[in-house]
Amino acid sequence: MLLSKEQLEALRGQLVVSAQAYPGEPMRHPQTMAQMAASAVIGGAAAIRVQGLADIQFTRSAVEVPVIGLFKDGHEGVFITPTVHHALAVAQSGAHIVALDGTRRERPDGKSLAQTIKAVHELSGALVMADCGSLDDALAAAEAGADLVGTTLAGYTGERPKTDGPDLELLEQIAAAGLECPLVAEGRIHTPAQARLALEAGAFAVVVGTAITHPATITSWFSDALGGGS
Ligand SMILES: CC(=O)N[C@H](C=O)[C@@H](O)[C@H](O)[C@H](O)COP(=O)(O)O
Repeated sequence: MLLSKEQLEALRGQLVVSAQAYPGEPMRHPQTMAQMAASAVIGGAAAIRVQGLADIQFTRSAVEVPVIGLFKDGHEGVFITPTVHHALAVAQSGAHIVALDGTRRERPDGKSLAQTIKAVHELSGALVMADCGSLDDALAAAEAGADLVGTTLAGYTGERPKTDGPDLELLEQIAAAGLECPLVAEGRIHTPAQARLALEAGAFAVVVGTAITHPATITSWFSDALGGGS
């Protein structure tokens, strides 16, 4: 699926909503995630990020906005769209943008990030969002040809502390590097004020997941505030 430069540019300053349910959870169903995505669009989401091939297909049918797709395989090491095979499957499922691990770690198929991005570009025409965990990741991913870099993995790879909210310091660092490609803030953005701060730190667009689309976690925030019900 092709996304024009104008369509990508239209995401500047906008909210992207990530709709994901995790293995074993009651809401883990492609139609449920597509309905969640459509609801987010009504609220102002300019794009949707969604996990899993069926979820990508259902979400494409449910919304008009660009879809960022990913394919999680496992939950340790390189697990976000880890190989060329996964990346092409995401593109074939209809994602306009393929989100994939954009770290400097070795990939399970032995391909470099640059080779992976090239394969997506040449074989599908989709754009690539590199999910990074540090400034060095972002610099390398931009060099490798990523169309967007995200801070998705900051706090999850050992290179950055897991901040309570968004890693604003990292956003500022990457923004100061003046990359050619857009910088997407993602990870632990839990309030509208934090989303605003992420933009002010230099993000091109802001992805919010849990705080909008994961009721179990949102409920626990309230429940914990009341003493956990115990
Ligand atoms: C680290 C990892 O696996 N992140 C995943 C990437 O797609 C999702 O589990 C997150 O929900 C997403 O990045 C949005 O972040 P948050 O839910 O914190 O707003």
